[in-house]
Amino acid sequence: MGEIKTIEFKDGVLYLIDQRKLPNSYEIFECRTYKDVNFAIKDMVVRGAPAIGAAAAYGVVLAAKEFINEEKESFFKKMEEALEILSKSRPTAVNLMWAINRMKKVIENNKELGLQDLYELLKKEADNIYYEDIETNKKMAKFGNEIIKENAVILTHCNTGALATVGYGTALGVIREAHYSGKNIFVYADETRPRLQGAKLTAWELVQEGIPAKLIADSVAATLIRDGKIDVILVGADRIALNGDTANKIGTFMLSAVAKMYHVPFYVVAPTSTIDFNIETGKEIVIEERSPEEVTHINGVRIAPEGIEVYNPAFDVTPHENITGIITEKGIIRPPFRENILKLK
Ligand SMILES: CSC[C@@H](O)[C@@H](O)C(=O)COP(=O)(O)O
Repeated sequence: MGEIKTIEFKDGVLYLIDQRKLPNSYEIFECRTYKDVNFAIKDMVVRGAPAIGAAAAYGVVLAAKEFINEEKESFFKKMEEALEILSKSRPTAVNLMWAINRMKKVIENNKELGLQDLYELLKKEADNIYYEDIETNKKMAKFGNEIIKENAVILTHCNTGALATVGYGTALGVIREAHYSGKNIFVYADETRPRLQGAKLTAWELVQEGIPAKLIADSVAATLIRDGKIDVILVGADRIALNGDTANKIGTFMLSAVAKMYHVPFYVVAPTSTIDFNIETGKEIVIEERSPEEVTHINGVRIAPEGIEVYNPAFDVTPHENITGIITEKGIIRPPFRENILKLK
């Protein structure tokens, strides 16, 4: 299999690898309207903070295409509605709002243009978001590779690879880079209950790339860390507060706590578009709660009894004290995080 094209916009259609179906089947999900994109993000056809942002940007392009024959006033009203709907498709990853805001700015700054010209500008901005993401990931991977030692054993959580981004990946991008640069690394990938992004998606990417790895149940990680079997932990992020508190896939906090206990370096790998400069601490981050079926069922098969109640937060917040450094495309941010994050603004 060649390059993984998580997202592709061609001839007015957005094509997404259907991540709900991997690894058992490789299917492409077609979005022809912005509401298709809204569905794809909500239902996690496409997921991972940077991938959601890029998909939403093309959702705005699709909306403009749908409304291009409207009177201008009606066009802008309908676009506003589309932007609002897309921005609410998932609540935690700030990359979504960041991408929508970039698209919004293009509309606001070009209201005097004809709608065809405005459409072209929106398409161009979505393409910019798309290509910048790949560049950003490659830069992060280079910075990240500096902290990976020869023979390093790396633990990672959820899926932060090409599937979670436009290409290459964040934490998994660093792992790719270390592997390509000839380091003899070994990866432990957590399965990442309840949706199993580690077992289904990260394991799939690791196998595609031929990176030496083992899949583990989430509950194995603490023992490996305690027994000195892990040299470094690399995770992604969905939203980073000014003080460095980081929202990421549920289970990340627990890993960080054990890592701190046993002095294992714990790095977050994320583009600066994942930093929310409007919030001081992780307390302000909205944590998405998803459907009970994600916990009571596996692959559509019920594993828990009828009648049991479920609590299913999709993310948790890792306190900044547990984080060794945040690897961005502008370099590695180290404590004091607030001071050093503000320098990036
Ligand atoms: C580049 S990936 C960073 C995060 O988005 C990733 O770790 C994660 O938590 C994804 O969650 P998901 O619910 O699968 O969208």
